[in-house]
Amino acid sequence: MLSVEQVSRTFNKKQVGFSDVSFTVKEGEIIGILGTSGCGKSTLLRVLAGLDKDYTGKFTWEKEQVGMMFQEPRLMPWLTVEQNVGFGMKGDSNSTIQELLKLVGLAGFEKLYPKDLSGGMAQRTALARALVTEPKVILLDEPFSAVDAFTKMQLQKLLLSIWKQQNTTMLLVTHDIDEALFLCDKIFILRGQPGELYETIIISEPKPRDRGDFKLTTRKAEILSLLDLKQTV
Ligand SMILES: Nc1ncnc2c1ncn2[C@@H]1O[C@H](COP(=O)(O)OP(=O)(O)OP(=O)(O)O)[C@@H](O)[C@H]1O
Repeated sequence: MLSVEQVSRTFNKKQVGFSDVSFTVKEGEIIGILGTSGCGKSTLLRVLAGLDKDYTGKFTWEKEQVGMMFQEPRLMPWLTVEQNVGFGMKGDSNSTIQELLKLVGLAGFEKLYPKDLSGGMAQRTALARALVTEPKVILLDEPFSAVDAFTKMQLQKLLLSIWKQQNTTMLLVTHDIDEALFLCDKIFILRGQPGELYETIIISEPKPRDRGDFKLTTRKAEILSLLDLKQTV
């Protein structure tokens, strides 16, 4: 599905960005990209999305249809929810849009404008928009970091239900270790500046997972150590 070989992107020859990253992603996998602030996670996602062409190395997508979702919803304020989701679509896409809005729990809210949406509803709209072209892959850059903890958990479950229905491959940049443990099959740990792929964690527990599962707690401790964040008292 995706093969990344020794890809680097640094800025102005300074020691920022990410360097020499290689990995592969299989169809239907949910991949987490975790790392401390500034290690190049968003830059990596932008390169893989084709939004930043100034990289070295090579990557190949087997299927090119890629959707993207960002930390903030980036909706157009003068368009309704359904118009935002369908923006740029050609032909009669109304039934697809209505189906998607149902899928993300926004049926009945089609005619609202962004100013009338809660943060969670706005992110649901953004998710529907990312899915409207029926992408095989979605790239998510900290998609739930701006919503409250309960909405975040609902949206994570929503992402899983979409994955279950459509077998969408997902690459998720996150700061949230619990989110990565709940959703991901593999977690790439980036470290350093420029960031390098330091470790790959495989989570083989079947999804959906129990957030309180002690096996996940053990993995969390492992990840905290890898990120150098484990407190010693
Ligand atoms: N256009 C740019 N020009 C110069 N430096 C940049 C540019 N974009 C990003 N950087 C630098 O590259 C590094 C990686 O940035 P990036 O946003 O990818 O990190 P990140 O891991 O996603 O961070 P965060 O978790 O804080 O969002 C940072 O030090 C950042 O300042």
